[in-house]
Amino acid sequence: MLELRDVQVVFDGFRALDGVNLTVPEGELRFLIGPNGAGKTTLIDVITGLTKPAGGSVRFGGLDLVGRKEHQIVRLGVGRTFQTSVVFEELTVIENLDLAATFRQPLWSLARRRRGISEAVEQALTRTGLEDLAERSAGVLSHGQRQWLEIGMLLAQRPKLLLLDEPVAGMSKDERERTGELLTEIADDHTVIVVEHDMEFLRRHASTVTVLHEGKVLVEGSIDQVSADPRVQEVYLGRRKAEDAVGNRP
Ligand SMILES: Nc1ncnc2c1ncn2[C@@H]1O[C@H](COP(=O)(O)OP(=O)(O)OP(=O)(O)O)[C@@H](O)[C@H]1O
Repeated sequence: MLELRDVQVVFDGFRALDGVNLTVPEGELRFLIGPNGAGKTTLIDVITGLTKPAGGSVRFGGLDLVGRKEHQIVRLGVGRTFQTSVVFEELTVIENLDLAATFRQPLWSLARRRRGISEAVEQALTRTGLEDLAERSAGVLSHGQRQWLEIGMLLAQRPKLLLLDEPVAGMSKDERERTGELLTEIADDHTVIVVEHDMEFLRRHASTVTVLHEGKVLVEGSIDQVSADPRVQEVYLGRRKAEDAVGNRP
């Protein structure tokens, strides 16, 4: 279970997170939405140790994460994807997975390991449906397949909690559908937090949604509850009206 209490992040006097409380039970697939600048990426940065909060606590599996280094948090079972790709194009799909899998292991276990692929790599390959592409170089993958490989690389590290930043951005309709199914499957035995803007995707695949706005949790609930909430409509529609007004200027 992940538990954030009264988390504050301040950049040069600007409150990027302003008293965030968030509880994500084990095995939940939680979506995080909010307009640009709401603090979504900052929230992920705080959980993964990239940004140190000015106040509050972040607890995961009963341990306080604040003050731990990024690699220590990875070892505790917290994995994230970045908006920029970490795939090595000249390596094959399976080599990329294998490299990711060894990242978290201590040296002695690597020295003892026999040649051949590990169980974690095999499971990541099967789960992401990339078996037929295992020996192809990652450079030939489609955008969607590459995103699945990145999720697979995370899975190969055996995290308990996965933090995914806009995993369906730029995907085709079919790829989005497959990704929705994949995330639901992964949440069978992991806790998953997904930052996503695509409302159609949320309607199809989201169970619980947390809306961030100006560094605070605005609303939390099912996608229907959240999208019917006047505060959420104001944050999104208010922005759209403002953008339309700017767009319509002569
Ligand atoms: N390192 C930093 N230094 C100064 N300000 C920052 C820094 N990182 C983020 N911010 C500011 O904090 C606020 C929250 O940023 P954040 O990237 O978390 O928003 P977001 O919800 O992820 O937005 P987006 O949807 O655009 O990615 C923004 O106003 C941003 O400009």
